[in-house]
Amino acid sequence: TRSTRPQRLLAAVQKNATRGDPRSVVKAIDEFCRYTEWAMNVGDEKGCILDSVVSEVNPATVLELGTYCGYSTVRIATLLPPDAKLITLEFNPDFAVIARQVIAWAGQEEKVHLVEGSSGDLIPKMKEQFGVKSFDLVFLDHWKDRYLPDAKLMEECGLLGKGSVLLADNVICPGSPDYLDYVRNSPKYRSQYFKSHLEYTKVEDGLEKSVFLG
Ligand SMILES: O=C(NCCNC(=O)c1cc(-c2ccc(F)cc2)cc(O)c1O)c1cc(O)ncn1
Ligand SMILES: [Mg+2]
Repeated sequence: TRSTRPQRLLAAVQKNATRGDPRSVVKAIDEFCRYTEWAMNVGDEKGCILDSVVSEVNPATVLELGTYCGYSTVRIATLLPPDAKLITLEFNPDFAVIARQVIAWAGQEEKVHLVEGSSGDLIPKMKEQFGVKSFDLVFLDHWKDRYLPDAKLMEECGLLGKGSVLLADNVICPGSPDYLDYVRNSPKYRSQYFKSHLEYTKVEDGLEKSVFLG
């Protein structure tokens, strides 16, 4: 039967990237998605904004919601110190299978803990199962209608501390209007929009960075 898009993306990584070289993995995925087949990675343009926020926060613990093929997982992990931890949640087992291999090809397995399941089920288990006190950075890139309920869930579970940063992809396209309204109007957050484009296209999109004020 026909291969899936994530399988074709992985094949491009294994063909064009150097094992253990995360930058070459990121480059191979971006070239594949720009010139061969579009895929919903955060991409190179928004990826640079992601990199700058990760470097600024310099997080010890990161939560990523929505792994997909592991592109942003690799970008984030590459910028973390060796003792930092990145937990990434993926609901779709077919995506998870590919992401594990992309993360391994990039040599980032040590810092990354990929957990399969729904964010709604897993977030309440973060403290007990992973010994997480709070997350310094959360990258939201999963189902757009889960951004708001999961942000509220993280608040309720005490997973956000003063200064914790939420960085959300796709706040314009496909869009997450209820989440945007919440973080921009809640006294609990200071929010900032980074205008960009939908990965590999000229369509407007952007990242919303929201600092939890406690
Ligand atoms: O998280 C799961 N999917 C990816 C979420 N991400 C997106 O949907 C997403 C979509 C787009 C996008 C934009 C324009 C367009 F025309 C089509 C798609 C871009 C992005 O940058 C995303 O991040 C998922 C899957 C599943 O089967 N079960 C549980 N969860
Ligand atoms: Mg996205």
